[in-house]
Amino acid sequence: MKQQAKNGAYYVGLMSGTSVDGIDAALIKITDQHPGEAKGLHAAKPQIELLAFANTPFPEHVRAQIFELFDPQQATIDKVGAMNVWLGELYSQATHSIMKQAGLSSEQIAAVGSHGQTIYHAPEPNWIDGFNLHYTVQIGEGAVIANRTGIPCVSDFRVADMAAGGQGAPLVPFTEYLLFAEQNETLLLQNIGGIGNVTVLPAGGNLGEVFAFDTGPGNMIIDALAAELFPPLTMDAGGRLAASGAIIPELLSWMQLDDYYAMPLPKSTGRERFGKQYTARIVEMMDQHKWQKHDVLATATYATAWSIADSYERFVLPRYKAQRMLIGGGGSYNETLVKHITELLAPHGIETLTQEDIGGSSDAKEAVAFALLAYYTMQRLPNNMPSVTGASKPVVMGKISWPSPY
Ligand SMILES: Nc1ncnc2c1ncn2[C@@H]1O[C@H](COP(=O)(O)OP(=O)(O)OP(=O)(O)O)[C@@H](O)[C@H]1O
Ligand SMILES: CC(=O)N[C@H]1[C@@H]2OC[C@@H](O2)[C@@H](O)[C@@H]1O[C@H](C)C(=O)O
Repeated sequence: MKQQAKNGAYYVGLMSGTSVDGIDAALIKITDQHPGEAKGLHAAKPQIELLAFANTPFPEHVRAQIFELFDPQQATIDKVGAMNVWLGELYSQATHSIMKQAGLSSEQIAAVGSHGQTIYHAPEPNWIDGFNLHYTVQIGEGAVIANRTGIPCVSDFRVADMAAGGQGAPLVPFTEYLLFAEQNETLLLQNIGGIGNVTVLPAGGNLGEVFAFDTGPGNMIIDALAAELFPPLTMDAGGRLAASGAIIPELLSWMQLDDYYAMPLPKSTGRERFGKQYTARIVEMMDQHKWQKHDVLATATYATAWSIADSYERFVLPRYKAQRMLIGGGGSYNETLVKHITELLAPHGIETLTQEDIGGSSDAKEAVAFALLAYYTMQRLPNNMPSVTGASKPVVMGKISWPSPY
C-alpha cells in the first residue's frame, strides 16, 4: 500500500537529455490544495518542493552506444531493444539512489516520471496513405523501472501529443507555466541543453497564451566540435577554448543560413538536423580553408548565441516586450556563450540571468518537470500544451507501467 506524504505526494522525475551526459533525477514533494480545478484551465497551481537532486553520468561505453543509435543505419532493432532495457535498469538505479538521498522508501513514492532517451525525433508532417506518420522515439523501458523499484512508472510522454497532431515537444513549458508565471512581468525561460528551447510566459497570461519552441542547437554543435577537435574533451568547459578564438565570418554566415531558423512555429528539432552530419560538414570546411580549431569553436559558440537572439527577434519580441531572460541547462556554465547572448540581447533591453542567479538550479528543472507531468498523468489530467506543440486538443501524456501487486 502507498503511504501518502503528509499534505502532498512524493514523485521522482528522471531526465536524460539530448546531450547524453547522464541521468538527472529529482525527488519532489507536490502539494496541491485543489487538484480537481486543474482540469481544463489548470487554475490551481501545485506547490513544489525539491527534496533531492542528482546527476549520474553515463559510463563512457553506454554513452558511445547511445550515440550509435542516433544514426538510423546503425540503430538496428536488436541494439535499440537491448538499450531500451539497459536504460530501464540504469534509470531504476538512479531512482533507488535518489530515494536513498532523500531518506524515502518506494512505498512513499506515488510515481516515477521518466522522460527516457530520445534517439530519433521526426515531428514534421509525413503523410502516407492518408495517415500522418510523424514520430518520435524515446527509450528506457518503464516496465523495467516499475518492476525494479516497485513504483508505478509514467514514461513515453511525447507520443500522445503527436497522436493529436502536435510536435511532441517541448513539454517542459507546461510545468514552467505552473511554477514560474508572473502577473506583472513577461519572462523568457531559455534552456540550453543539447538543443536550445525557449518558453515565453506573458505577464498575467493564461495557459493558452504561453508559447515555446526549440531555438536550434544548444550545446550540441559545441560538444561535438570539442570532442572532434580537442579529444578527449566532451565539452568546452566554461567556454574557455572558444574564448581564445576569433570568429570566422564565412563559417558564421554558413551556420546562420540553416533553414531551421526561418521555419514558422510550432517547431522542434534535434540531432537529426544538428548532429553528426552537421559537424562533419564544418570539419570538412575547416580542412578545406585551413581554419584554426579554436576559431571554429569560437564561431560555433557565437552562432549558437546568435540563433537564440535571432529566434527572439523573429518570433518573440514582435509580440511581447520582455525584460528578463532566465537561462537554465548546462549551457549556462559556458561563460563565452552566455556573454554573447547577454551582449546580443542588451540592445533590446533584456537582462540575462541564470537559474543560479535567482537561487534556482540550471540542472534540476527538466527532471522536476517530468515528476510534475507524471503527477497529472496519474490523475488522468491533460498535461500537454496545444498552444506550444500545435496539438489539436489537450491530451493526457504518458504511459503507466504498474509494479507487481505481489
Ligand atoms: N562547466 C561547463 N562548461 C561548459 N558547458 C557545460 C558545463 N557543464 C555542462 N555543460 C554543457 O551542458 C551540457 C548538458 O546540458 P543539459 O544537461 O542541460 O542537457 P540535456 O538535458 O542533455 O539536453 P536537452 O535539454 O537538450 O535535452 C553538456 O553536454 C555541456 O555541453
Ligand atoms: C524530442 C526531444 O527530446 N526534445 C527535447 C530536446 O531537448 C531540448 C529540446 O529539444 C526540447 O524540445 C526537448 O526537451 C525538453 C525536455 C522539453 O520537451 O521541454
